[in-house]
Amino acid sequence: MQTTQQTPAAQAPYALNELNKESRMGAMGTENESREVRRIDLSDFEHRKAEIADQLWSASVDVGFFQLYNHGIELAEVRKAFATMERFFALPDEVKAKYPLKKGCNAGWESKAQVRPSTGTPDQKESYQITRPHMAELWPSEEELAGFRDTMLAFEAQCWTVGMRVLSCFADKLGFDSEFFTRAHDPLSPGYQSTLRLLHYYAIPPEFRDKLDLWRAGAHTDFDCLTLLFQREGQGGLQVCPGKEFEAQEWTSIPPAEEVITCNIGDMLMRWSDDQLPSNFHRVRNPRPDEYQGARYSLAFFCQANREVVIEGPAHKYPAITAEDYLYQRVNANFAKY
Ligand SMILES: O=C(O)CCC(=O)C(=O)O
Ligand SMILES: [Fe+2]
Repeated sequence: MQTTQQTPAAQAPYALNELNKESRMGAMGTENESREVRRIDLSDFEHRKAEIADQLWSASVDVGFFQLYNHGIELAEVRKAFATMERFFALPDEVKAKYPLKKGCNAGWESKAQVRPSTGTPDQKESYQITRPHMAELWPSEEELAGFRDTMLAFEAQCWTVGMRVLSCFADKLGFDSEFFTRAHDPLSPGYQSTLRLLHYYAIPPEFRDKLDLWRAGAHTDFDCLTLLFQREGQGGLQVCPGKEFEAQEWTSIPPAEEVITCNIGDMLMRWSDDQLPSNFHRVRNPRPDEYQGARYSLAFFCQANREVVIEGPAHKYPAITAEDYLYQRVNANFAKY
C-alpha cells in the first residue's frame, strides 16, 4: 500500500521500534573479533562503478558496515581537518560556548550533553557540528581561529562527494536513477541537513580508569542514510554490531586506520531501502586500564536527506514521509524518555 499523507500517530510505531531496540543495547555484551570488516577500493570509480556497487551492496547486506580506501580524499587533507579541529577544541570553553548547539539544526558546540537511550548517561565528549544552512553566528572569528571555517567547509564538501558516490551505487542497486540520492542531498537547498560532526572524547580522568561501564559514545544507530567516519591511529574504541545480529549483542572492534573511511548505513536508508540495507549499532567504549587513556578525536559526516525530500522505498513497504518528519519522530522518540 502506498500512502502519501499520514497522521503523526500513524508514523509513530516505526520510530519507537527503533528506540526500543536501542534502549536494549546498553549492556557490555561480548566481543566477536572474527567478523570480517570488508575494505572496498573506490579507485577509478567511474569505470569500476558496477563492480564497486556489487561490493558495497554485499558488504552492506551481509555485515552492514565497511571501509573505503582510494576514496579520493588525500591523507594530507584528512590530517589537516583533524589538526584544525584539535585547535578548535583547544579553545577555552568560554569561547566555544559562544557558538552553542542550535537545537534541531545540528549546528554548533555542546559538551557532555548527548544522552543515549542505551546508556542513560551523557557521552563523555564535546562536539561541534557543521550543517551548512544553519551556521550564521556559529563560526569562531578569524582572530579566535584562523582558517577554521574554510578548512572545515572544504573538508565537508569532500566528504559529501564520497558519500554521494556510495549512495549513487545504492541508487543503482535499488532501481532509482543514479543521481537520485545526490538530488536528495543537494547542498544548495535551504533544506540541506547533512552534517559534519567534529568529536573530541575527553582524556579519561584517573578516577575513571577502570570504569568500563562509562561510554565515550553509547550504543546507537545513526538516523541518517550513510555515515562516513574518520578515526585517528592509536585512538581506538569504535565497536560495531550488525543490525541483523543485534539480539546476540556481539561487538566487533574497528581498529583505526587513517587511510580508510569507515561507513555505516543509518536508519533513514534502511527505511528508504524497505529494510534491504540494515542500519548498524555502534558505540565507542572507554579504553581498558592498559590502553591509551588520552583524548580521542574523530570526524563523522552524516549524509542526511534534505528536509523536504520524500522517503519512499521501491516496494513501498513503509508509508511515504518527508526526511524532516522522519527525523522529527526519531529525535523525539529518543528525547521523550528523558
Ligand atoms: O567517534 C566515533 O568513532 C563514532 C561517532 C558516532 O558514532 C556518532 O557520532 O554517531
Ligand atoms: Fe554514530
